[in-house]
Amino acid sequence: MNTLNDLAQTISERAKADPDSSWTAKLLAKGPEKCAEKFGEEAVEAIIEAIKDDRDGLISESADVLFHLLVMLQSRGVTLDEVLAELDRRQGTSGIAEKASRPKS
Ligand SMILES: N=c1c2ncn([C@@H]3O[C@H](COP(=O)(O)OP(=O)(O)OP(=O)(O)O)[C@@H](O)[C@H]3O)c2ncn1[C@@H]1O[C@H](COP(=O)(O)O)[C@@H](O)[C@H]1O
Repeated sequence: MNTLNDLAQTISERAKADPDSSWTAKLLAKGPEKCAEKFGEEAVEAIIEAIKDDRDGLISESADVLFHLLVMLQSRGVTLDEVLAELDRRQGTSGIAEKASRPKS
């Protein structure tokens, strides 16, 4: 998890960097909507690699997904720690049991 924490820290620092020298700064300067769009594109590219069963492609695209997820979170002022806290909160609760406990609509 250190890698993700380090990357989140770098992204947070790049928010103040020159968009001409940093991809992160360039993307953040375009606003949260563009960051979200880019995350969506990367997610689709990962989906395609998974469907193709291209292992190396899936690893590479998954790295893009994680990087662009962190940029999207930064663009909306959400920290990685907040997301990890939500995952911690869910630990030990089966997804099946959680779904069954939802109010019926
Ligand atoms: N992990 C990444 C990372 N992953 C992907 N990318 C960049 O994300 C961009 C998007 O890649 P794509 O090829 O999908 O996008 P694109 O160039 O628009 O291509 P198309 O959509 O046109 O095909 C590329 O410029 C990649 O280099 C990243 N850029 C930066 N990082 C990390 O962020 C740090 C800070 O980077 P800078 O902000 O650039 O200093 C780096 O040291 C890395 O640790």
